[in-house]
Amino acid sequence: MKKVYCITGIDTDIGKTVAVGLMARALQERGIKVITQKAVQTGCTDISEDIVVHRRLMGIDLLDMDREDLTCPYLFSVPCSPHLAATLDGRTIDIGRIRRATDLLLEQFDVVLFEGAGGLSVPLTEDILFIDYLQKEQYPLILVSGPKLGSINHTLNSLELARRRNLQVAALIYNRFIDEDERIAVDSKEIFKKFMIKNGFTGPVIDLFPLSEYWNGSIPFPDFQGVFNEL
Ligand SMILES: Nc1ncnc2c1ncn2[C@@H]1O[C@H](COP(=O)(O)OP(=O)(O)OP(=O)(O)O)[C@@H](O)[C@H]1O
Ligand SMILES: C[C@H](N)[C@H](N)CCCCCC(=O)O
Ligand SMILES: [Mg+2]
Repeated sequence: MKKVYCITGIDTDIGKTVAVGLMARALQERGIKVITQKAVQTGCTDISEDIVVHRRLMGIDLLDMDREDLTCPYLFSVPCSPHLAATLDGRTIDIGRIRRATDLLLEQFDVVLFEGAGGLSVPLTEDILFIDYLQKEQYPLILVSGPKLGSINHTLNSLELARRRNLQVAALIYNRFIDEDERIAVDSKEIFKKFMIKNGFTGPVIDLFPLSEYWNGSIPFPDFQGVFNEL
């Protein structure tokens, strides 16, 4: 079965790229033909820096399709929202081009892990928000959040938006990389779990730890059990 999952986050720099790389690694280990895609990369002119991190975490070299524009159809030089980055580079974003790139990837792979830029309400153009694109495509979401102060508000708003747009939330990734008072970290995670259930999202809440702990062998790489049940 061919499937696209969108890995989104409550904000920029929350750990989407790290989560995508680790998920692709886990699916690869299960023998699933998986590829990652970045919808739009801003603040970069050569190869998408998020794709480079995905490949490193997957333990593979850059692919030809990474050097072409398939795994990241839009690259813009200024590190800002896609709509503004496109304007500043004198270009426009055609969402059809993003969709066609995903379709081409699906011809070769069974699963595409599709990473957004920033959060759900980031504009792709003056008129189209990223959530509008996701609603049209009906991709299940995997939301990356964490214990950082301010995340309760951002996370509940993101989950609420997903529900209003009739999008499935397959999992919430709780990125423990961001250090926070343990009482806050425990409480926020409970709030997220309860709010997911209240909104009919039955997927798991999965902890992510600092990458160094996986690399040095103190904990095993995550297998994301329960996230990709449909595969
Ligand atoms: N679990 C983690 N272990 C180690 N480093 C992490 C972890 N999570 C995030 N980071 C670091 O935090 C920074 C931001 O993470 P990341 O690039 O994954 O964010 P993002 O949500 O993909 O941002 P963007 O919106 O730009 O795509 C990076 O330097 C990344 O290496
Ligand atoms: C450059 C940055 N790291 C992201 N790729 C783009 C984040 C856009 C966020 C826009 C916003 O929500 O204000
Ligand atoms: Mg990223």
